[in-house]
Amino acid sequence: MTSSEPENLPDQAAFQAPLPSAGTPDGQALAIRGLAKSFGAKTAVNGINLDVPAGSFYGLVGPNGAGKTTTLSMATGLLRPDRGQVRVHGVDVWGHPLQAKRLMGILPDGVRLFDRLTGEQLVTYAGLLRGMDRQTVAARVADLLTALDLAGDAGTLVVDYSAGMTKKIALASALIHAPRLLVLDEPFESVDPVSAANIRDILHDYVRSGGMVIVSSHVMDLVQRMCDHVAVIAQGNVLAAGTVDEVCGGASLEDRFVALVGGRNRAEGLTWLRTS
Ligand SMILES: Nc1ncnc2c1ncn2[C@@H]1O[C@H](COP(=O)(O)OP(=O)(O)OP(=O)(O)O)[C@@H](O)[C@H]1O
Repeated sequence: MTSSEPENLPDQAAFQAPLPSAGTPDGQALAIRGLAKSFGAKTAVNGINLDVPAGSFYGLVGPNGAGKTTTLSMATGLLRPDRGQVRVHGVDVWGHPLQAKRLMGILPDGVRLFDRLTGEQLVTYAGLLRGMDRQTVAARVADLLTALDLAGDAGTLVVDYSAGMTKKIALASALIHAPRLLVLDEPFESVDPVSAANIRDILHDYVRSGGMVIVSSHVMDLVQRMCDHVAVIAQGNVLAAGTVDEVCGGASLEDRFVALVGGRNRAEGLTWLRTS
């Protein structure tokens, strides 16, 4: 197996297949071929292939620095790849970025928001930017703020939001135009358990109604329970991809992840840290 050919793939040949052409009803919401990015001498993403089926709730896991954010940034048109192609519902992301972005809602990692706006203004701005009419935007903003438990802070400046509140208002901004594909980088980071459960409900409803979610997370248990597909990425390569059952093979995702990725360090070197 080469580093860019995942194991546990239902159909290995699919990864060798050419990128589906625009408009082809290929059943893939997101098709990535040979995607690569280096920063100087550092290869962040090493020519990966990934097929994300329509209607799936897809988890992307990997150790720190594995290339998850770089992959998602390239897949969503935020970062130009060195090479490779990405199609969203058949639309070439880098060939037709505006058309592709209309189909996507994106929650980037370390998102920089217009934080001198209130939460309500920020989500409203996101809706208007998408060309939606004011009445629809106002109704959806109210729905989203309520669903994400932010209605009481609608008038607070985003700069004064906590980390979890900021994550939630960014999520609301990603959802406002009802995209067909949601790409969420660490959506649950800093989010309290009740809000996380509410977000999960929203995402499951969204998938049930025909949407598709790709989510990166370090919380294996959450990914195993929430997602139906998963890809394990390390050092810019896909180590395994497929349904959660296929990838886990009867083990927990955490055990499978550690077995695939390795890297467990013994703490014996830190003798100076011992207090007795
Ligand atoms: N703008 C950049 N300039 C230089 N190196 C970068 C840049 N962005 C990412 N990298 C490097 O590329 C590699 C992959 O980073 P990336 O952020 O994609 O990993 P990740 O899997 O999202 O990590 P984490 O789980 O820690 O968020 C890392 O070695 C990182 O240092």
